Amino acid sequence: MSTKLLLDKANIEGIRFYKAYRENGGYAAVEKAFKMTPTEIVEEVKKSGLRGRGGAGFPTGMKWSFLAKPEGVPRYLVCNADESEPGTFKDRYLMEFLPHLLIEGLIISSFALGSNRTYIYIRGEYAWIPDILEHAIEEAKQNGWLGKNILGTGFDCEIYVQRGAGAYICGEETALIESLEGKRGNPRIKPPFPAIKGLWESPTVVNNVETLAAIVPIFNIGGEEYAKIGVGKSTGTKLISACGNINKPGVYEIDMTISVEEFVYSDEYCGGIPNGKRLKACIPGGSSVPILPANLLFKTAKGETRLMNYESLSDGGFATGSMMGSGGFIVLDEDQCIVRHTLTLARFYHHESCGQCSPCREGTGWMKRVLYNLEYGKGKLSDIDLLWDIQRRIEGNTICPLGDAAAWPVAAAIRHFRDEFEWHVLNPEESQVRNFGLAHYADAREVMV
Ligand SMILES: NC(=O)c1ccc[n+]([C@@H]2O[C@H](COP(=O)([O-])OP(=O)(O)OC[C@H]3O[C@@H](n4cnc5c(N)ncnc54)[C@H](O)[C@@H]3O)[C@@H](O)[C@H]2O)c1
Ligand SMILES: Cc1cc2nc3c(=O)[nH]c(=O)nc-3n(C[C@H](O)[C@H](O)[C@H](O)COP(=O)(O)O)c2cc1C
Ligand code: SF4
Repeated sequence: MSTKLLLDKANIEGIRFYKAYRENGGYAAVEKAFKMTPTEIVEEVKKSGLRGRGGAGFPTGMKWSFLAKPEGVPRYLVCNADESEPGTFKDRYLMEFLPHLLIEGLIISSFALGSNRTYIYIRGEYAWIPDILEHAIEEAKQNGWLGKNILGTGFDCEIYVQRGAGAYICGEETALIESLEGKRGNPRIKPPFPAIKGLWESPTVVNNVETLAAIVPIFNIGGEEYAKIGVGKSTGTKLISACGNINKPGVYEIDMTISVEEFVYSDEYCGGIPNGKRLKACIPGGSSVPILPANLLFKTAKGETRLMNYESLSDGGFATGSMMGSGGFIVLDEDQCIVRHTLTLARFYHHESCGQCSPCREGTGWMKRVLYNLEYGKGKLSDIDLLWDIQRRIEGNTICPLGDAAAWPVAAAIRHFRDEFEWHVLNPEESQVRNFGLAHYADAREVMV
């Protein structure tokens, strides 16, 4: 059994509401933290080893300690609830079922960072969740956890919920900030990082929903205890949203010592692959991380057991490894076509590119068109090399990592499944018959040659 720090109370009746949350130990972490100074809180978070759960895994305490504190300038905390990475739905679960856990984490974090106005920026498609959050905020306010002079500390804090309008790029922190300021969500060049110059040019910390929720157990059990859970630099617990060809899709809390094999096959988690099918591949960290073929999923290239944590999932670099990313775990069985799957992702990234950088704006469209041709049995063998060349020219040459996110899945698919790309070229008729479903893609006809 895995340790549960975030979802331990998820099944308690009425836990979405203040009464049940408080009766079950809720807001005790705020009481504890408010006896400390903001600097002590930051130190406690550093001790916990918590890494950002939005995908990049940057150490949270370190980021907080980078927050600039110029005299007379407000500081902001922004909760990134944009969660648009295909395969990722863990933040939705937290906000929908445990809203007070997030609010409690936000209050402690706002106090530590000196943010009197804290924002939750939530993806537009989560249309029913802002009401849940606003209700929880109102309850917290009525019970004295928000508003003026919280717990007599002299600290004032309000939390506002801002709805996004459905753009994936607005999850990138600087695009999010632009959008929050009322502008088009175009990413800014970093540095300066938001911790120096963020919302309305003020120092700003942007953290993921799960990161901020994890602040609560850190103060309930203490940073050192939190750091003892897990292994190496993968401390604490991690939420994984599992989907695809598995028997039990859902959101699971793991301590990061379990093996990938256990996660896929044990009944406590994914429960194996339906209909006795074989596992073909898996994207372990959301659509933007490299796909891993079955032979590299359970064992690293060195033959070691692959574990569900930051270090182990990335072991081998991009040649034979992948990334923990946002924790969106997508499983593909033997019936899935890798070329079609890669095309689906390419369409997504092309659609979501903000268009500021040529390699991303043009490259994602090229990749999509070449992949259409390959998948539809109209490609040439040289198209596979062309595809490789395009992705290589995108990676590292753009303002934000959306370009990399579009390039990496294509690179990994070619690297591990080149034979499948070649099959489409060498079997054009079969490829076309198999793909009658492409008619569903509204943009398919315009790109076929
Ligand atoms: N959760 C989702 O839905 C989703 C969607 C798409 C992508 N992602 C993830 O986003 C990740 C990329 O995010 P990113 O571009 O923000 O990564 P990044 O490495 O640039 O930054 C990560 C965090 O650390 C901070 N940071 C890094 N260096 C810093 C410094 N020197 N000083 C102060 N702060 C610093 C950044 O401000 C940011 O908050 C990818 O790994 C991907 O997994 C997540
Ligand atoms: C294209 C793109 C989309 C992103 N979308 C999200 C998102 O939806 N949610 C999120 O928390 N981080 C997202 N990120 C990462 C954020 O920029 C940032 O790293 C994160 O919010 C920091 O929080 P953390 O340190 O708690 O992980 C995205 C990054 C990129 C490049
Ligand atoms: S990489 Fe793509 S999404 Fe990011 S700024 Fe450039 S064009 Fe926009």
